Amino acid sequence: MTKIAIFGAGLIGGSLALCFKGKPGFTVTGHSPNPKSVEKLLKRNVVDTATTSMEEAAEGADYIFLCVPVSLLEEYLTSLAKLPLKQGCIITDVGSTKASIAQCAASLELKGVQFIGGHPMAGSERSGVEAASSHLFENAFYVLSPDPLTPQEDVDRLADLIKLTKAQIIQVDAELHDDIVGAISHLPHIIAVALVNQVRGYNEMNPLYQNLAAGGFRDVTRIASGDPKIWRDILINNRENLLKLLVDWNAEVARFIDLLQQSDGEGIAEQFRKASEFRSGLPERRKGMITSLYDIYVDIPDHPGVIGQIATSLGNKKINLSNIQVIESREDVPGVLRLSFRNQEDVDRAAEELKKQYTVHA
Ligand SMILES: NC(=O)c1ccc[n+]([C@@H]2O[C@H](COP(=O)([O-])OP(=O)(O)OC[C@H]3O[C@@H](n4cnc5c(N)ncnc54)[C@H](O)[C@@H]3O)[C@@H](O)[C@H]2O)c1
Ligand SMILES: O=C(O)C(=O)C[C@]1(C(=O)O)C=C[C@@H](O)C=C1
Repeated sequence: MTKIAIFGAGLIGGSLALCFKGKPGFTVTGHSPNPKSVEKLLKRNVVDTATTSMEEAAEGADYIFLCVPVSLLEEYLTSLAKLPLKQGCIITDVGSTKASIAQCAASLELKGVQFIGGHPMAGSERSGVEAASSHLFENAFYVLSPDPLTPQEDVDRLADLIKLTKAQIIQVDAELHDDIVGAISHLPHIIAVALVNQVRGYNEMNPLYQNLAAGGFRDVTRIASGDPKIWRDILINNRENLLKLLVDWNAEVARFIDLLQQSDGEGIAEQFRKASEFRSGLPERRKGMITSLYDIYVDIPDHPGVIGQIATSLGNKKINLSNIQVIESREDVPGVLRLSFRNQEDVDRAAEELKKQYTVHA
């Protein structure tokens, strides 16, 4: 039996546990210092066994995943390094920053045990094991940041295990990782939170702001609902990169101030054109929660029962849906439904069927 120990089975740890649990030859153990959390993990069937004892969880483990908040990673790794771990055990983490934990690992004496930093580039604004899903990592990138001295066979061994999540594995140096995710993940979270708080201030004077906040505001601010403690830790840990990125952000804001002061319409349009061109080049199909590569989008009127009608008409034609998601839903205006299927044939059949009644974007 290959034993996988997960420390901190919340959104990410719980999702990993669900990817591994039940696979032949694997047993998954969850750890939490809190007996109630241990009980919850067992009750929700996320792990095979669970314990409040670090020693018990780590004993005989072939792989250990540290899935606790970033500020606790070094403490956990240091404590584990003092335990009699199984020879050949690989310890990895899922923290949103990689440089500090890599430095910590390099400073420890890990005899017969390897540490390989990791970071799945998938997640959600939700937290806790309640939000965990075995589909979370499908088609997402999963970064591994091994120390250059780590034997490649150990990296390959961990990568082989992680492939069970259906993520795409990529190796990135820890410092470079922090630089890049600062720009594409941490800075956007800061901007989303600052924007929501700016509007929250106006809304205190006039609640109409809240009522009129529509798709645009919701699209750019979903991530402002991220867990405050998780994000406190990430931002503090990556503060040096973020301080530089915020200087650049100020320059972007200043550019718009200037364009508006000059009433430079062509300059503003050029900013939108450049942004749109770059954004449309993003790998759209590699998304986290939605797993299928075969999606169609359907414009739907926002009235009760419409989703049921769509599901029924596909069911009547024996077309299997693998996922369904309301992307946008606003009162009185059409929303967008993302329907996911398992193969192109189902996509084509579903599009043909639904086009009879709805606007479909395949
Ligand atoms: N949220 C995301 O989108 C995302 C994506 C990729 C990586 N990460 C990283 O994954 C890690 C976990 O984040 P998450 O989103 O799963 O958060 P979460 O809150 O859902 O899970 C955190 C887990 O750590 C445990 N924990 C919290 N405080 C603890 C403490 N003081 N002692 C022991 N256990 C404690 C919680 O009980 C929970 O099981 C973080 O390092 C985060 O940076 C998050
Ligand atoms: O989709 C989200 O809600 C996320 O915040 C996921 C997200 C991101 O910023 O892309 C957040 C933190 C991670 O470390 C990796 C992914």
